Amino acid sequence: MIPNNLIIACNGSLLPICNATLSPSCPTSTYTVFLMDSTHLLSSPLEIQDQTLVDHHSSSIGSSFLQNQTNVPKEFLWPKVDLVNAHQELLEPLVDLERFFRGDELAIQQAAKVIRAACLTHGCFQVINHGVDSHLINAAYYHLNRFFHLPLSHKLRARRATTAGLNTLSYSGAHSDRFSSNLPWKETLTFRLHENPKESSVVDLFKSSLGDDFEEMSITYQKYCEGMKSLALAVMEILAISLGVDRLHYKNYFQDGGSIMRCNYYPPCPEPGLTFGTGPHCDATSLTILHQDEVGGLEIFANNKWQIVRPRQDALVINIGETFTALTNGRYKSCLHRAVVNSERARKSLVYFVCPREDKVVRPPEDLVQGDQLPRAYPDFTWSDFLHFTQNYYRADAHTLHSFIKWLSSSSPIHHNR
Ligand SMILES: C=C1C[C@]23C[C@H]1CC[C@H]2[C@]1(C)CCC[C@@](C)(C(=O)O)[C@H]1[C@@H]3C(=O)O
Ligand SMILES: O=C(O)CCC(=O)C(=O)O
Ligand SMILES: [Fe+2]
Repeated sequence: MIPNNLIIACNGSLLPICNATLSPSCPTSTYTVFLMDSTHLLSSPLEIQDQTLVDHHSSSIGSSFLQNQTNVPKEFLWPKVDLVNAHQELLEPLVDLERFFRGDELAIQQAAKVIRAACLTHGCFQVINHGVDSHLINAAYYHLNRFFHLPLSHKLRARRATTAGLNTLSYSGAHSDRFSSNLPWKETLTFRLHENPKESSVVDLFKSSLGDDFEEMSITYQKYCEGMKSLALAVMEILAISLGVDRLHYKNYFQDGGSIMRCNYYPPCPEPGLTFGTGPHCDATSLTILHQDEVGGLEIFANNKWQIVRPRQDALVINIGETFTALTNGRYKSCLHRAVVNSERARKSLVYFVCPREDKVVRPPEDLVQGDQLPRAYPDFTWSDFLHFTQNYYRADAHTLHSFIKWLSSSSPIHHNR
């Protein structure tokens, strides 16, 4: 993970981006931007017309920059092996939660059965009548749009501080501040909701980074996350039933948990077959509740092939994450998924990641561990260690949990006793 520095060439002379002042000497030129690590040029020249598309100090890439490309820059090209197309639509189960909320025991058992089958095979299902108000979802998209259409310099007020990781409100353009190749064709706005109410609220977080104009946006996201949290706890109850463990086991476990909220904005891409909006990965978190807009682009790996999840505006997609896999002693599969881009329309998604309280030990209930027949699949760990691994040592992909466990066993002995 080498952070990039951008340098900019104006009228033939290369300037380190941090020193570049573009004013009088080259007022209306086309700018040529290169991506660099500390010593080497990493990219072929990228032509830009407008210097505001690239931030001089942070090397961030905004959507206007992506939208102005006629080709996919080298840094965004993904390996050919990953770029296989999905042709089929996933017929993943649609679970109607209305009768669950009414306490209809028979309906609950049926839902648990359907969810169990999906989680044993690919780790994904959709829910309808989920209790989150559609106006709230629309309002979240309204503010998402408004945010991503701000000038780059304004979005960068929510720039990710290198040491803060996902701890604060953080805007990222193509993750170009973190990675130098296989860049995703997206911009993201991410914030973490801490379990500890003493940590700053969503409203404080937005207002301190973006200014008072974003109070309404922050209130919308605060409400959105509250709705998601109660849905998450309801789903935890059905998951426990589906696994045959104490019905309240996971609900109690996650009651004091935190979460990560992410808004994704995928600009149109000139060559969508060469890159990804979000590359193939399993979420390291526990449960993901995702809403995608009507454009579509979410794909899931199920039955040995990539399959398309057709967008449904009334549905939320629920993915099992790797921490939940560990909490089921490996019984439930974490969902391998990705987001593709297209050349016509910008795509948006709202993603709520459910996490345990950060110091809580991730350990399956006794019922799911049976001596020699079903030994522990993973050692104990804490969510804070796993999150730290994804933010500082390893770019999350399809093998994050496996790589983390290997890393744990090779690092400090303190970890073995946790
Ligand atoms: C803990 C997390 C790391 C990522 C955000 C959450 C859950 C999913 C992870 C991610 C989306 C997986 C693909 C790579 C990644 C870098 C991305 O493209 O955004 C991942 C997130 C991240 O580290 O920011
Ligand atoms: O945008 C999408 O549909 C998927 C996003 C995703 O997988 C993520 O943010 O973890
Ligand atoms: Fe994901």
